[in-house]
Amino acid sequence: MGLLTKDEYDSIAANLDLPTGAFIDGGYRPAISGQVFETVNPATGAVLTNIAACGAEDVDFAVEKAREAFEDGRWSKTHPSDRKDVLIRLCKLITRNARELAVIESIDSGKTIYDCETVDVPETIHCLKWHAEAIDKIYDQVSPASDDHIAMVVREPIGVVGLVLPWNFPLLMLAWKIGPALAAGCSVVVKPAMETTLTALRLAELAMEAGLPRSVLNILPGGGAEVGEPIGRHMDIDMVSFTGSTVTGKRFLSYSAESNAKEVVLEMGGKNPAIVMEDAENLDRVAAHIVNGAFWNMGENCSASSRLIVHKDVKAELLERIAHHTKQWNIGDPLDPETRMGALVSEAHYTKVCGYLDQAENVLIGGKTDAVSSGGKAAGGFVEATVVEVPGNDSTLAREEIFGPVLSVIEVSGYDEAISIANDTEYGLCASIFTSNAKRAIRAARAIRAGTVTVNSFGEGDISTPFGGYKQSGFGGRDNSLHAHDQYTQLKTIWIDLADDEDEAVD
Ligand SMILES: NC(=O)C1=CN([C@@H]2O[C@H](COP(=O)(O)OP(=O)(O)OC[C@H]3O[C@@H](n4cnc5c(N)ncnc54)[C@H](O)[C@@H]3O)[C@@H](O)[C@H]2O)C=CC1
Ligand code: BAL
Repeated sequence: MGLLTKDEYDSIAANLDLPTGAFIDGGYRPAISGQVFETVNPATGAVLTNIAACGAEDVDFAVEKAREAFEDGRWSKTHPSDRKDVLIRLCKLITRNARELAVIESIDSGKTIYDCETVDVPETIHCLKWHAEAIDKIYDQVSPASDDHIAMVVREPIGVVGLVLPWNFPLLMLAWKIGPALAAGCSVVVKPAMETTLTALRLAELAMEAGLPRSVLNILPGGGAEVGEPIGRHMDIDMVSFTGSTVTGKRFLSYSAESNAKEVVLEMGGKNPAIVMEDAENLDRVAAHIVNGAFWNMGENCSASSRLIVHKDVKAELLERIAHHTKQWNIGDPLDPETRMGALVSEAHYTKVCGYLDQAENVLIGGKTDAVSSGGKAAGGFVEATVVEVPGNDSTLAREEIFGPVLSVIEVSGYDEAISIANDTEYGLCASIFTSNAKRAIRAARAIRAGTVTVNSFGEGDISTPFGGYKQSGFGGRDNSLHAHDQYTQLKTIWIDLADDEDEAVD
């Protein structure tokens, strides 16, 4: 499916029928309190709609319904291939509604329509399909045992799960979590980020149309304190999977400890190094990867390459080429298919990123910002792809997750220094090394403490490879791949005594 023109996207956006309710027990409903919140297009300041603002009482209701669904087995006890069929039908419905979902995603988040059409929606479908296709091919185990017993090790769905989501990839992060959770047979209570609720609500409606039984997938819009915390503290939620900041992620450990010791999986922040050694081949290609890694999705990406650790011998040439590639990352109306950098997600986030730029002493490339306001209210803003030289790895711009299009450059003189700086961070999500020396590449991949290390490229792997972090980037499990399945299942041992009754008396 090719891209449309900007006018055509504008026309779709103008005629959308946006969801406004929470999606609980198989349908849209207002929050029990009756409260709503405004959702705004951060690229224009236009109010898109008012959405139900859920609270603890809505969480209680959704969990009660999700538990009912889990216990009566309408989904959890179905044959895996039946669950597969429903999820594949959902993928077909998402495909049929792909254009509408892409436009909603773009206007709700400031992401470019280009990315929504070419990455977010197709990857969402791919992810759901992958987990659907996998689920009827996963076998349980029989342990090695003597002749007089048999021990089975079986995986069971963990139960009712809470999924607390970020705003940077609203649909895709939903898919990363509901894909394996629903395939495993869990019932799910989702809290999307308040900034970007709309596509999750629409997807839940499509899931019902696909045949997902009611109450298995519930979407509760609302704030972190109002919905996220009650999910974290709920006594009848069996596990929580979270993606977002490290500060908020850690709170879920306290919530769990102070409630029912629910399992917690955290996918959190990153300050990801990209190392370029003096022997890196084809600096133009290296620059293209670095620029893509740093500025894709406006840098609103936990795996963004945000620290460039570059050998002094190639620094000047690399920066020249980075400057050239950065020109292709034009800022503009997110609904224009030519735009590669849209608006930052919210006024608060725009202000945060600008605050970091204010601290930059040596801006090498970019640095311009442009706030969006409408009707006297601040809404969001645009930030140019920006490269700053920092005095060293101790500077704030080298240590803190900016989550915007800002690349900090640190010069080094050798390999050991590069690795040491790469590891000198509280985070450990992703890293890249660019070198033509294969042994050095593998040594670096082993030495860097991060969940994903790419060699001569930037990337996150794909659906078949686990994604998650070391250190304060991750806790408790991995998204993607069959390892994601581990989050949403638990192991049970079934031990069966086969001894002949007459052979063995039991006291
Ligand atoms: N690793 C990642 O993918 C992401 C990282 N971030 C980082 O976090 C920074 C702040 O962005 P936020 O949207 O505020 O991230 P956040 O981590 O606070 O939000 C993520 C989710 O947690 C919920 N939440 C917030 N406070 C909560 C609480 N007290 N209890 C339970 N749930 C809560 C939010 O409503 C949202 O659904 C960003 O500037 C960025 O550095 C943000 C989004 C994604
Ligand atoms: N890049 C996918 C994971 C995240 O940014 O949260």
